[in-house]
Amino acid sequence: MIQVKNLVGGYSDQPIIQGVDLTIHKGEFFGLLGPNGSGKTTLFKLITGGLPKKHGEITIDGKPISKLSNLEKARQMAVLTQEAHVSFDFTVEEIVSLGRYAFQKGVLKSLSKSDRAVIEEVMELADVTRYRHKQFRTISGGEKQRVLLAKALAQEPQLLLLDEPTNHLDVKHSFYMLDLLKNWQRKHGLTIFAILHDLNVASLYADRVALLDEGRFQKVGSVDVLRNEKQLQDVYEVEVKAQSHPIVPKPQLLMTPHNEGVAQSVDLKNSFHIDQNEGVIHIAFDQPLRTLSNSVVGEGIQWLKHFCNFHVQKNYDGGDPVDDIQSWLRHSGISLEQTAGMMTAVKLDDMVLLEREYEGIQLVVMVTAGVGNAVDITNEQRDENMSKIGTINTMLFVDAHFTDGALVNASISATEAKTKALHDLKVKDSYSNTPATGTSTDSLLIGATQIGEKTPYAGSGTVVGKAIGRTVYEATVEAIRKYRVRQELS
Ligand SMILES: Nc1ncnc2c1ncn2[C@@H]1O[C@H](COP(=O)(O)OP(=O)(O)OP(=O)(O)O)[C@@H](O)[C@H]1O
Repeated sequence: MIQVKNLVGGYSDQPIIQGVDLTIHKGEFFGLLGPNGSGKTTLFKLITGGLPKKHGEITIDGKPISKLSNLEKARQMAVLTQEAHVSFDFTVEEIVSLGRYAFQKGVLKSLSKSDRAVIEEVMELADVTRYRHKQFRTISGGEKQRVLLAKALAQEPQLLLLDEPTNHLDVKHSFYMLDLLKNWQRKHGLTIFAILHDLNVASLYADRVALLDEGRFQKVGSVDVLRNEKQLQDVYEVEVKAQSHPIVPKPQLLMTPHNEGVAQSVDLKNSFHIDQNEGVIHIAFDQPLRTLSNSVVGEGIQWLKHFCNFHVQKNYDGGDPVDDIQSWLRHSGISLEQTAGMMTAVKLDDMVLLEREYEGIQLVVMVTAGVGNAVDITNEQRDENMSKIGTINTMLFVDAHFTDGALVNASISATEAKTKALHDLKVKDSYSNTPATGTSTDSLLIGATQIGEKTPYAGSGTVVGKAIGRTVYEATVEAIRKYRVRQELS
């Protein structure tokens, strides 16, 4: 659709755009990224002809853009810029109608029936119909932005150039506008070339992106370009962490503020307190820990301060565990947003809490264990009638700075240690009579202080992995022994 070859240009003899090559395909949403002053608007102006180029070629559908008349250009492309001033007293509807200008015929140009139908459609789409009779100058910045988009769409362009289209828009209207553009792109084969400042929005909506820095493209490609943390850091001079969106297979970026005064070490043993009664074990840390868990609430990767293990009756029907834990938390006055919550039918008095230190690494482990529902994971037959007390809940707190991979490593180390404990205590799957590897409802939480040097590994080949293995093993053995004693007494 658009082809740019070796484009050079700017405002003086010192060009801003310094040799740009670019191909934008028909029907794609292309995002132009780059820091302030990198030349994005200048590149737009060169492409639309608002600024004469010094060198290079710009063609649209193979035709040099400089050869297109203004009317031809208006039928091909619409531009929505930050500089769209409307100085006269026009109503919203009149502004949108201006978008049909290139289609009106005759000397005394007037709107045809089909022009009116297009105007109605785009006003409806941009959600501005209700302001149609208002003076443009009296509406808000965000409303103006939507009116100008409606005007651009009224042009029914092949190509839409947008300079920061969601500027002024709140979250709802930003996503509304982007969804609208995406739908229009799919329905009408519209080609979109948009300057976007929000890298996360670019990742979600653009098909391809280019990263402009000092008038040159650093990178052109799929939005996976945004996974290159080093390059983004160099261009934007901000510490960036690339993550994956949890629902859409696209990268999302997290910026890290420059934090001076962050603690360099923490005394783990003295940075929490524990409240325990018949109903709950509540471990509260002074500072949030980065956690990975399959807790009933607070699952996944989180930053949390409160860790609760709730007691349920042996015949708990498991109706709505999330709801139950949330209402217990509310009742106990513990923050829902900062808590990981597990449940167990094991007597909470039988909890084992160990504090250990290995080669300067401090660990705290809490285990409650019941093995009535112990299961051999490799045995495909299952006992559907699980009514006995049988859950091993493990919470492991470490003074370490784990990468996400190390969090997974740590959970493997803890799981292997638990399985070794079951093996040494000869716990069997009562259904298959083979050695049990766990129970059917075990929960595990790893919480790390994230202080000190980053640790990428926490497996059995590392000091921290070994420390996790030994402490979890010791706590699990002790908790199962306590459970067995209670079973024998009852
Ligand atoms: N009209 C102008 N006359 C002279 N220099 C200009 C003019 N407009 C912009 N520049 C300069 O050109 C460079 C690139 O500006 P441009 O507006 O293209 O950047 P941008 O990437 O769009 O930035 P932003 O993200 O801040 O909008 C800047 O150094 C700017 O000062």
